[in-house]
Amino acid sequence: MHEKSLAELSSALHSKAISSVELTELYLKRVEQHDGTLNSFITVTPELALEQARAADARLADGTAGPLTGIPIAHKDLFCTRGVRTSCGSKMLDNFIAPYESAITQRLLDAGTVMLGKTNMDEFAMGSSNESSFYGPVRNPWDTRRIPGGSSGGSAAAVAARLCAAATGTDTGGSIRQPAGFTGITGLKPTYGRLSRWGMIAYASSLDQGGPMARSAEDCAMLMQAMAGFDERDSTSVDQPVPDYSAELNKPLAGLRVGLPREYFAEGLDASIADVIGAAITQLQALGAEVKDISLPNAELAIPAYYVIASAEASSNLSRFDGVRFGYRCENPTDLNDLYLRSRAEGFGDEVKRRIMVGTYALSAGYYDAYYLQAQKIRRMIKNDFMAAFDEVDVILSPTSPAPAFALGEKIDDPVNLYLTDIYTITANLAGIPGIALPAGFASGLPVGMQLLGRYFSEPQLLNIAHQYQQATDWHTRTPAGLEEH
Ligand SMILES: NC(=O)C[C@H](N)C(=O)O
Repeated sequence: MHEKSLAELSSALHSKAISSVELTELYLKRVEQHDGTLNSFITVTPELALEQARAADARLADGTAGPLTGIPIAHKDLFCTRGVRTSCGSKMLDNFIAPYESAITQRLLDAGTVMLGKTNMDEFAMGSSNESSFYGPVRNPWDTRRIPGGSSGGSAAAVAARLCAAATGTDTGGSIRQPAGFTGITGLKPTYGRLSRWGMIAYASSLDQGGPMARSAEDCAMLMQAMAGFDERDSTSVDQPVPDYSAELNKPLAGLRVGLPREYFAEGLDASIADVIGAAITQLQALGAEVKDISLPNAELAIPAYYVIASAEASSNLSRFDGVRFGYRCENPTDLNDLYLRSRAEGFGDEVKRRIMVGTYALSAGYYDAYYLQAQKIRRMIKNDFMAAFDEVDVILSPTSPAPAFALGEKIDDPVNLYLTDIYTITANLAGIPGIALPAGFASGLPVGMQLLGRYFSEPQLLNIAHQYQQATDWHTRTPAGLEEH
């Protein structure tokens, strides 16, 4: 049962082949059996899940159920969930019980999904390996000595190990796509503004975007249908009609123009990844796509610009964690300054502190023009590069990451090296365009992700291409060994 797609689970629930309570129990058992090793969950909520499953079964019985009713999923621990700890992977929020529900999780609740729990993540989503979590690293189910990617590493590992049917993630610089690539699942970062950010703990507000992480593009389309929609509580939410995300899935790819950015297939790309992506390109050509070399000339400026902008926004967003109203508070503060100082010094981990300091510096008088303003100009140049490319091609294809999942601890003392793993994903956040990552094969037994980037609001097209590719290949159905029922 845990190998089934969302559509298959949905029809099993609707035909009463299985109840939501049974399905929820099955996944809870898998979490219990396998998560001791993987550490993909920070909090498991069995009682709440079974309560929601019973409500779903009632809806399935009285005919008011929708396509996602009764399906057990998990949420990245960055989404506020009412009455449930929402830690954001940090000691700072270890004791924080969210008093309200985020827009995305509320929409998924309204669609009838069951929440199994909250998934592990890099602290405040700052990381690419899930090693900065206060709750310990997540392990990659394909090789437990390796990282699953980050920052949505818990969601990725849980979906890859089939501990839940699907999960939510967030992507500021690649946090949905990079771990999806490293764990062999499909993840969609929508256009900035497509999904509401309300109730997501803010990291870099001009870049953050939630999205689905699932087995396949078809599953992501079903989730998007429930997740998307205008929200007046998020001032950057775009008031545009929500399309039918499944409508175009079966469209043939004949005549599709796919661009290969020269700069993404250059120095630094592991040969084993290049081979796998080369084969995926041939497959897309066999499906009717036309491939063309393109250029994104400012791509190499993306990482420095991103780390200035993201850190600047983080330094501002994270100033709210001061030990006064909620979150971690140091013991016996001598005065208000001591309370601020020690609560923040003790509550935040190293990577978060590093970014707060970098961001504060970049925004300070005298340096603002040299760093922040420059970074904003680069951001515009990167956006313009994409706009020019989309005059020539419909979508842009690349690997998700330059190398496969690395070993735990390998890059922990070298943050710049770690930042470089996001080289192909960060540009989409700076430009605000959508991107999807999907499994394209294996290199030395580890999943390799392919990324497709599209024009603003082209999610239906990205899902279409990914689905057509998944109809012709079976990479997305492969599962790691050792996770059978026992
Ligand atoms: N949050 C993200 O999208 C991950 C990115 N590696 C970062 O640390 O900012």
